[in-house]
Amino acid sequence: MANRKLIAGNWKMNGELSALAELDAIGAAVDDYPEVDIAVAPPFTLIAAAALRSPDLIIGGQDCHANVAGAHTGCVSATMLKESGARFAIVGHSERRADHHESDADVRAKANAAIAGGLTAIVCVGESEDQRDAGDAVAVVEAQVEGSVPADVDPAMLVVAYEPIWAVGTGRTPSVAEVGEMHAAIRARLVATFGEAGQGVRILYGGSVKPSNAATLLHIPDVDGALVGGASLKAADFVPIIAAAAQPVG
Ligand SMILES: O=C[C@H](O)COP(=O)(O)O
Repeated sequence: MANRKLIAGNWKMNGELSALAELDAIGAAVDDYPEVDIAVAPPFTLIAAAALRSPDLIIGGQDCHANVAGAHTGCVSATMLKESGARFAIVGHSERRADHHESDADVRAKANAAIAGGLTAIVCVGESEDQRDAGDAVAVVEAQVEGSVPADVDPAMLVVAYEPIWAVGTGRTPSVAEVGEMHAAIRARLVATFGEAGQGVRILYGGSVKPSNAATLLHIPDVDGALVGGASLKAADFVPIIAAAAQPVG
C-alpha cells in the first residue's frame, strides 16, 4: 500500500514575523486535503509562534544539535525544538553539510538526537552534479543513507529526503527515470535495514519542486512526498503542490 504523502516546506533563512500570515492559508489546506500531511520548517525564531498559530500544521526545525544541552553557542537541541512546538527536525540538508562541514556521522548523530528527543528526523541525502555526471549518483546516495540514517531507531520516526544538490534552487530536476531509480535504491536500503517496516519510511523528493512539476514528481513510485524550499514560502505556490499530492495516481 502506498504511504501517506508528506509535503514539507523548508523556509531556510527566510521569514520574519510577518511571514506567519502565509501559514493561515497553508493551514487551510489541512482541511481541503486531509489525505496529505503538511509540514513547515520555519527558522528557529518562528517555531513557537508558528506552532501556536497553526496547530493543524506539522511545524518543525531545520536542524538540531547532537547533544541535549551544553556549551554550543548558537545551537538548538531537539528537546528545545520539541518544547517550542516542533514535531520534526530536518538533519543533513546539503546546505548544512556544505556550510557547516557536517559528515554522515554528524548527520546520523543529529538524527539519533532528534528521535531521542521525540521528533521525527527528516534525513537529507543527495549527490553533486559532478557525482551524477560521473555515473556515481546511486552509489553516493546509498553510502549517505548507510552513513546518515540510524539503524537502531523506530523507523516510524524517520523520513528520508532525496535532494540532488544540483537541483536545489536551480529550477532543474532529475528525469522521472532518475528519480525513480534513486528512490527505489533508497527503499531497498531501508528495507535491508528495517525489514518490512522500511517500506513505511517515507522518501521525499526535494529540489526545485514547483506547482508545474509537482504532480509528475509526486506520482513516481516510492516518492512519498516532497521537501520544498522556495515554493513553500508563499501559500499560492505551496498549496498547489499539496493539491498535486492529493491527486490519485493514474
Ligand atoms: O529543503 C529544500 C530543498 O533544498 C529544495 O529547495 P528548492 O525547492 O528551493 O529547490
